[in-house]
Amino acid sequence: MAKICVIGSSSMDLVVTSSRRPGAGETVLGDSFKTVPGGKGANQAVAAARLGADVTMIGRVGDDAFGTAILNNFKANAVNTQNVKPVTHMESGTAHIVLAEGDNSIVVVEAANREVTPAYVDEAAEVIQRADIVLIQQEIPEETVVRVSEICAQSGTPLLLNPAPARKVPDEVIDKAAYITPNEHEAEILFQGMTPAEALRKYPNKLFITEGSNGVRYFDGEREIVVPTYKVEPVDTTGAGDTFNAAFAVALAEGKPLQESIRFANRAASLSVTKFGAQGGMPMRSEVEESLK
Ligand SMILES: Nc1ncnc2c1ncn2[C@@H]1O[C@H](COP(=O)(O)OP(=O)(O)OP(=O)(O)O)[C@@H](O)[C@H]1O
Ligand SMILES: [K+]
Repeated sequence: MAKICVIGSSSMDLVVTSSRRPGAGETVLGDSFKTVPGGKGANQAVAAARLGADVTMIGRVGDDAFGTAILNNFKANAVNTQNVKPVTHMESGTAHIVLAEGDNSIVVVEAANREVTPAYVDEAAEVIQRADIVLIQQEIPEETVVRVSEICAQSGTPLLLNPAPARKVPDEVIDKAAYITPNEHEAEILFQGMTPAEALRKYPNKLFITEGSNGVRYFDGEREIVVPTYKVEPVDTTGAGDTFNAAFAVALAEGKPLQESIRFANRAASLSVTKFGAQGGMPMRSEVEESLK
């Protein structure tokens, strides 16, 4: 079983639907409210576990009811939570989402996710060193991403950096990462002053730009390759990127060749867009294998 360590955010999404969004100082009546576990780190951990990996999450929750719910959701998805420690006197990360007028407005409160510090990951260094692959995103402090890249480099553990949400990544992290998976918008911010083609050439077999329904683009050392994704009827693309990254990590950790790993990840991600919600659409291993036949 592939051992995957995911380092990142966990949160509770508080989702309200309303026919209209309130302006400043205004109150409107909403139609519905629900809470759903989210956060890019948590989403990717859950996706990897559903795809059959042995997943350990390194993250933090608050000492509130959301923290308990987030931990229960990890357990329900067979994610190891030994390194998801509650922060005392702090709230869990939350995303406050209003779905109205055909678009969303979101306020994110990082809270406990800010406590995924370099010192905190140092305490779990052994988990990182023992993993077949480490998967990280950018909803935690930048200095933590730097520290994880150092631990991975020292122990020779491959690091997959999903540079989302978009922010500039220190050169040392780009150097130390084995795989980097921005979407097109994130790639622009990461490689300012370079065209996508130039960036891909600079990082052969390391930079993989995801292009939504188009698939994934990379440079193999000789030429640019697009691995097309699968045609589906999209219902909700939320979580496509998270599913792609988790599935790519699982396939690589299992030793699958590069193109086969991308195809597996495209297949998993394309299945995820046929269902509502981020985690709601993440497929089980058997579904992916069945649909690859
Ligand atoms: N409409 C689609 N049909 C099939 N596959 C898709 C579709 N949208 C996304 N995917 C798959 O998911 C991968 C990631 O999608 P995308 O490049 O949009 O990333 P993203 O912007 O991080 O996604 P999101 O933020 O919506 O989760 C794609 O490379 C592809 O494999
Ligand atoms: K979805």
